[in-house]
Amino acid sequence: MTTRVAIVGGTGKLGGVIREVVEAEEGYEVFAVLGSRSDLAELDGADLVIDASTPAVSIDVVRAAIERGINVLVGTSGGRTSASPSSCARGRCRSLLPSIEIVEAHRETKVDSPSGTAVRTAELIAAAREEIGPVQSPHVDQRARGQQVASVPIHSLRRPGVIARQETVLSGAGESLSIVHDTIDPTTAYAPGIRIAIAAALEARGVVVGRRRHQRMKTRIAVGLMTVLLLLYIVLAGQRSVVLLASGDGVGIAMGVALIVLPLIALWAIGRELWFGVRAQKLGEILDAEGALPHEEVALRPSGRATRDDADALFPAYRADVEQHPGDWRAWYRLGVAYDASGDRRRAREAVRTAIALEKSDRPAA
Ligand SMILES: NC(=O)C1=CN([C@@H]2O[C@H](COP(=O)(O)OP(=O)(O)OC[C@H]3O[C@@H](n4cnc5c(N)ncnc54)[C@H](OP(=O)(O)O)[C@@H]3O)[C@@H](O)[C@H]2O)C=CC1
Ligand SMILES: O=C(O)C1=N[C@H](C(=O)O)C[C@H](O)C1
Repeated sequence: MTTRVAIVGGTGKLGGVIREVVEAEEGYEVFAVLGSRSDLAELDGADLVIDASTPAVSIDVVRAAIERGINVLVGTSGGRTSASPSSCARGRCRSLLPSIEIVEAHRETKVDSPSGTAVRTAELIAAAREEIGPVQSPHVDQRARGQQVASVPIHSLRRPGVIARQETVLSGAGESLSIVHDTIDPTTAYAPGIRIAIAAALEARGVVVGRRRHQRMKTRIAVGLMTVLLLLYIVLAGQRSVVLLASGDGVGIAMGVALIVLPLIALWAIGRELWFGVRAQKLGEILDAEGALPHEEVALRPSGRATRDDADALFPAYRADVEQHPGDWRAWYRLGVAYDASGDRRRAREAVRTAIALEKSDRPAA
């Protein structure tokens, strides 16, 4: 079946790149290209809407797609949930370099400031610093100190001839680290991300910023449902067990004990799973915020999982990393991600369990 894609803003610069990607992608076709003079009724009949328009229009596009029951992928920045990629790698240096500022530059015709990428970077920095608090930026009450997003000052330059540039400056006592991202050729730079986003957008449910979250949500709902059912079972079995224990009959007492012990074991197992899920998610978020998750470009199956060949090709590097650094939880976690990408759930869990144990032992005793 072919996925019919409607591109709002398809006459613009990013829209042009998206059109090229969709046209070249097997199983997809450009169904409609909308510009400033188009009517959103042209979305009727599309399977997927991609928005690459302007912040003022974007929310109407999202609304129109939702009304029609069509999934929508938003590339437009300047809204409250822009999904631009972050180009800032953070990490252990964060506590050594307490001051962080972002300087971004775009063409003079860009309508939204600060850029969506800068906003997202600031939000991710803030999330990564949850435990150590906001960045230290003096005198931010003065307008010339930029716009603060999640405590990070952002300075926006609008200059002819610039495509997109972002510099994240981390400073500490007597030193500074700058991470600069330059877009040189938009088609080459954006096409891989657009491909990944299109594949994920069809399956997404609810609002997803970035990738993967809808998968976590499904898992959480399933585990939550199982726990509720089990609790219900324990209450019912508990009542029955009390009756059996009170019967005074040997067989009855044995059955009463079994009736209550077995669900308690199951409850313990679910608790263990929940703990695993919470810790795995937390470590994943730390690595994500550090830009240290596996980042190789891989071909995706419709499920969003990497193809077998590409996933297998990832292994040697991550396995070697674990062999070189057997005590490094980050290396183990990345190996777990590589196993998961290839569909080997058992090994993925083992590797992530090792990562969780190592991370715990790394933590200073309270
Ligand atoms: N997430 C990312 O990595 C990236 C995001 N972007 C973002 O994508 C967005 C578009 O950027 P860019 O392509 O450079 O901008 P352009 O100015 O080149 O394109 C804007 C598009 O929006 C259309 N448009 C304007 N008003 C309306 C309207 N009322 N209804 C429907 N369509 C409308 C324009 O149509 P017309 O041609 O008729 O004027 C045009 O197709 C921006 O928010 C930008 O920040 C861009 C690059 C990368
Ligand atoms: O050209 C633009 O406009 C861009 N906007 C994005 C943003 O606001 O984050 C970033 C992209 O690289 C170019």
